[in-house]
Order: sequence, then C-alpha cells, then structure tokens
Amino acid sequence: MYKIPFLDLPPLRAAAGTVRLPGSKSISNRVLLLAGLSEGTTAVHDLLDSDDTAVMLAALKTLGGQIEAQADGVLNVTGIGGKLGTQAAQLFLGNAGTAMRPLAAALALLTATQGGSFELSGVPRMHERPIGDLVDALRALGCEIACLGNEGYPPLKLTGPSALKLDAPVKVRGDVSSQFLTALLMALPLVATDDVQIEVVGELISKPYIQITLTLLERFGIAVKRDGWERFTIPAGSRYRSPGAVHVEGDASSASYFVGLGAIAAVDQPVRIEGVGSESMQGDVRFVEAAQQMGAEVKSGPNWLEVRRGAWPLKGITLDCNHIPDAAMTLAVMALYADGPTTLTNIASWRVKETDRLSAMATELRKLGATVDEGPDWLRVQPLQDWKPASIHTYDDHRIAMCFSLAAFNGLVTEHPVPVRIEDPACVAKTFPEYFETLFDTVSASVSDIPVITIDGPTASGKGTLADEIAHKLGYAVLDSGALYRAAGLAASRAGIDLDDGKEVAAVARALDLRFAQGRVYLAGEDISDALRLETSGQNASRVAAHPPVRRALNQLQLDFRRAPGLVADGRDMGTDVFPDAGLKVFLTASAATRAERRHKQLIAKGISANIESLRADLEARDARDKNRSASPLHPAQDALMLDNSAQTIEESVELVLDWWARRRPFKVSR
Ligand SMILES: Nc1ncnc2c1ncn2[C@@H]1O[C@H](COP(=O)(O)OP(=O)(O)OP(=O)(O)O)[C@@H](O)[C@H]1O
Ligand SMILES: Nc1ccn([C@H]2C[C@H](O)[C@@H](COP(=O)(O)O)O2)c(=O)n1
Repeated sequence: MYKIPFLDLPPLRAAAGTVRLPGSKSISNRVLLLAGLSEGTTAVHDLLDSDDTAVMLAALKTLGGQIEAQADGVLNVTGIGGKLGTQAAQLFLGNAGTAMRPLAAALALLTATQGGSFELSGVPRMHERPIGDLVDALRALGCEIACLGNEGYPPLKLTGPSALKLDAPVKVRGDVSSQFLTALLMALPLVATDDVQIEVVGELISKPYIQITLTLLERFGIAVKRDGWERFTIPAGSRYRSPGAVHVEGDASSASYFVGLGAIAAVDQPVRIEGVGSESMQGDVRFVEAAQQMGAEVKSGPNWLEVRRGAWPLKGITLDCNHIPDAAMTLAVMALYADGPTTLTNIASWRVKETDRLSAMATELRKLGATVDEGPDWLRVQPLQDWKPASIHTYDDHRIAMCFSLAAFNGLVTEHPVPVRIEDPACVAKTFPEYFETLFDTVSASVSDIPVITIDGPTASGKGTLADEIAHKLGYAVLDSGALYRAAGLAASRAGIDLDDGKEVAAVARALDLRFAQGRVYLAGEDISDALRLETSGQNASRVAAHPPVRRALNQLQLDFRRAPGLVADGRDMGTDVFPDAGLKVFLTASAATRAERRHKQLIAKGISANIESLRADLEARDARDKNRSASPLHPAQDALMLDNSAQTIEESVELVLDWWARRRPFKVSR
C-alpha cells in the first residue's frame, strides 16, 4: 500500500490483464458479525483484510468471540452464541458504517436482555454520519441508548438491562441508509422468542444490500419472511448457527474500477476480473449494465467478468443509480470520456457516506476542468476535452481515490495529457489496500510519460540513500544501476573471466539472471546483496563498466525499470545517457574526505574493519576511472542540478530534492 501523502499517476494509455478482487466489504463485515454472534466456529474464506474488517474483528474479540487465523489465510471465528463475554467495553469502529450500525443494534438488544454498559465510537467523520433513525427504532423497542455527542449521531452509550417490547412491529426508516434495516435484521434474531416484525417507513433504498443481508442470514440459520420491501418477519425461536464455512465473494463495488478501466482502455486484450460474476449476490454487480450502456463490451461467468472497450468515446447516459450507489461514483469519472452529458439520479445517499460524496465528486471533477451540475440527489457531468492537472483531495474516502484513478487515461482524448495526483492514497485501505499496485500491474503508459528522477555522482556521495528516500516518498520504483555493474563484475569473476575482456564480460552481462525483491538482489536465485556491497565488488564494477559492450548489454535492463508510477535511478550516467529525458537530474557530490568518512562508518557499522586513508585512496581511484573512461564517463548532465551534501543531513538533501521535484510538477497544491 502507498502510505505517502500523495501519489502522482502519470498519463496512462492502455489496460489488459487479470485482476483478483479483494473480498467484499459488505459481505465480510456481515459474515464476521453473524459468525461472531453464532454458536460454533465458522471458517471464513477470502475475507477482506482492511481497516473496516479490522475494527469489526477487534470489537468481536472484545465481546468474547475467538478469532484464529490459519496459515492458509482462512479465519476461524468462534461466536459468542448470543451470550456477551463482557459486561462493559468501549468499542472503536473507525469510519466503518458496516460495523457501527449492526453492532449498535445487536449490542443494544444484548445489553437490554443481559445487562451491561458499552460505548461505540469512531473517527470524527463517523460522528457526523446519522444513526438517529436506528437509535429511534431501538429505543422504541425498549433499549437504553444515549447519544454522547449530538443527538442522532455516534458516539453511543448502551446500557441495560431494560425491558424489551417486541410485540408491536418495529418501525425503521428505509430512505436514508439501508444499513439501519440491515442492522435490525441481524440483531433481532438474538431476541426473537416470538415472531418479530419490522416495518420499513419511506421507500427502501439500496435493496440489493438488504438482499445480501437476507441471503447471509439464511446461511446462518435465520429464515426471514419478506413481504415486498415494506415488511419483514423474524420467526419465533430464531437462533444463529454457524454454517461451518463461508466463502466471501470479491467486492463488486471494487470491480467497478476495473470494469471502467476495461471500458476506457482495454483495446487489444480484455481486463479480466476474478471474484465476482453473473452469480454474485451483490447488487453492485449490476454496475456492469451501466458500463454496457456507456459502451463497454462485457463477457461473464459465474465469478468472473471480462471487459473491453466497445463504443468510443463512451456514451453519455442518464441513470437512476439507487441500485448501485457505491459503484455509481465510477460512472461519474467515466462520464469525462463520453460523447455527451451523463446524469446520475437518486444518489442522495452519497451525502451521508464516508464524506458528502455528491459535493466531493463535483468539486474534484471540476478541478480536472469538467463542467458539473449537482442537485440534492443528482449529478450531471459533461465530457472533458481541456484537462487540467489536478490534485484530487480524497476526503478519507477510498472510493474517491479509486474512481479518480480512471482520470489518468485523459491522454486517450486529449493531445496534451496530464498526470493526476491522488492525495492520501492509503485511504484505499478501507476496502482495497493493494488497489494502486493492482492498477499499475494492469495498465501501461507511454515511456516518455513516466517520470524519472536521476541521481548521479561519485561513489559514497549518498546517491543510493537519497534515491531510496525520494522513491519511498513518491511511491516510485528505484534503480540502483551500480548493482547491475557490480553483479556483472561478480558473475564474470566467479566464471573466471578476465575483467578487462569487454566482450566476454558483456556476454555474462547479457545472460545475467537477476531479480530484485524487497531491497535484496538475487543472481540465479542466490541472494548476492551482501557480496555486491563489498569494496572489491565496487572496484570490479568500475572496471567492467568501462567497456562499451558491457554498458550496451545492461542498457535495456535499466530502461525496463521505467514503469508507472515513476522511477528514481541512481548511478553515473543516468541523466546523461540512460534517461536523458528525465524530469529532474541531480548531480550529487561530497568532498572525498566526507565520502571516505561515511563509507568508513558504513563498514564499521557492518562489523567490517576498514582504514579511512586507504578507503579514500580507493574511492579517488574509482572516481578517476569512472570520470576518465571513454564510455559514458561520470559527469553532470548539462541540465543537472548540482548538490554538494558534504554539510547536509540526509533529511536536508531529501527535502531539497523533493522541493526541486515539486516545482517541476504541474500541480497547484504545494507539498
Ligand atoms: N547527506 C548525508 N549525510 C550524512 N551521511 C550520508 C548522507 N548521505 C548519505 N550518507 C551516508 O553515506 C553512506 C554512503 O551512502 P550511499 O551508500 O547512499 O552512497 P552511494 O553514493 O550510493 O554509494 P555507492 O556509489 O558506493 O553505491 C551511507 O552510510 C549513508 O547513510
Ligand atoms: N550507472 C552506472 C552505475 C555504476 N557504474 C559503475 C561505476 C561504479 O564505480 C561501479 C559501482 O557503482 P556503485 O554501486 O558504487 O554506484 O559501477 C557505472 O559505470 N554506471
């Protein structure tokens, strides 16, 4: 996951490949609660691992549930069998509506019948998300609930025991959030000694989510009787029983980004999405129909989808999105690529989600240059030709971060493509922690659009340290090109080849079986990272690097590191020869004395004895060879910025280079 302040998406061009979706958030948290309330142990397969499921799991543990993770990723949840394991607790539920609402209802009823005192709280935004209609329904049943901040909003305090009145139908509003009805449907089986009726007041929104609730309740032994979408009856004697094992479907709302991706950019090959398909129980799978209306070509199987671009530009549509409230946000960004306006209606529920999504979508789309009109429950988006480089604020809302990634394909409709900045990309942790990694595995960009920062300079000037830090802060990949020359020198000397024989060493370099993973370097499967850092490896690298055939042999390997979202490359000729079009070139130096001292410290820290004078002599000899060779000698590129860090800390160098980079980015918002 990219835990950085912002992630810049370069202009993207095409998409293809297979995406395995993380588990559905709605199903995951419902299954966890039902398993947590049941008798027996439930083996939960393919559970979503995210912020929202983490708070639910923590709450269940506090209430007496037992959670055990198996080595294969399956989670065994042993439920409380309807009996509270504690009489008092404070539960922090983050910004997880799928935890706050149903837990509040279940715990209110259990507290009423078994006694206790519980506080349910969340992040500040959770305390702005209404829960009053559910609280009213629970109070009418006899539960004692106090709103500790504003009336009708969390945090909540539940106390008991108190007498429950279950003989009259429980009334709950269905037109603000369907989660209130879901909460009652999941909680009332805990106390249904007689039939309990729920009556929905107002038109029920998001019916597919209620269908998920009913389907899962049935799996846990509760056969709710449904009379239209207005009346539901929990049968007398209902009791939760574990079904033994449950498989969580992939998240259909998360599928929408890849369906959108296919519709926009899968021209040659489809985007295949695994985890949801024609047999999905999730309502958001019907997003596929909306994408088809906009022009997508979609094939499907029971739990997969394959999406390609059909009509292009996409077709503007008008759609009542009541049945796909979450996925519909993706349509608002797809609309930028349409042939006419797209109007999304019946989306008032957007206003009470992680943020006021209606207002947020309109604001952020306008930053891109789009013309957007909004009403209390609708949004109209015009197609966009004149794109502006925008820094998208994400409001701690995973779906805003994910759907705006589709704006990075603007190069398909404009001659002047722009990058898109996604602020706080880690907010995707709510449902799809690896979203951006998955996206980058599925898309391609024009090489010249992928940003590169080069850091060249003499040995021990701190290039690697600076490159790693900058790359980490920007979410970019790193190329330590010296490691390639070091590996070539190591492999050649192990093979007994004369290091001055350029042709022979080049043959070795061409055949190198190198792999880079988690900061380590592997040669034919062997971890050679430590061997590469030896001083002899540095000297040997400098020798083999002087041969033009060796440099040519390693050239493509270096170019292959240039992948979205970007690259920081360090070496001797990164800015001069390998990436001459780099967006920022830094030439990093420090005095020979400083560099010898740093290298000395580095070696001593590793437990390797070293002499500072001979280190200095070695590095000066290496500098001289690297500067004076004919092939790609070490010298600053004409357009490089010079940085002597002799008197700087690492942090100061990093800040300075990030500042130089920020000044070259087209975004208005400063770091
Ligand atoms: N600005 C700095 N201030 C103090 N120490 C630094 C600074 N930059 C780097 N160092 C330290 O200097 C040592 C050498 O840095 P590093 O290995 O990054 O250099 P390099 O240029 O990549 O070397 P090589 O070319 O040999 O790979 C490290 O121990 C690092 O922590
Ligand atoms: N782009 C590069 C990178 C490295 N080399 C050579 C010259 C260096 O002395 C040697 C080791 O590099 P280091 O790991 O110390 O950065 O490799 C080069 O010629 N061009």
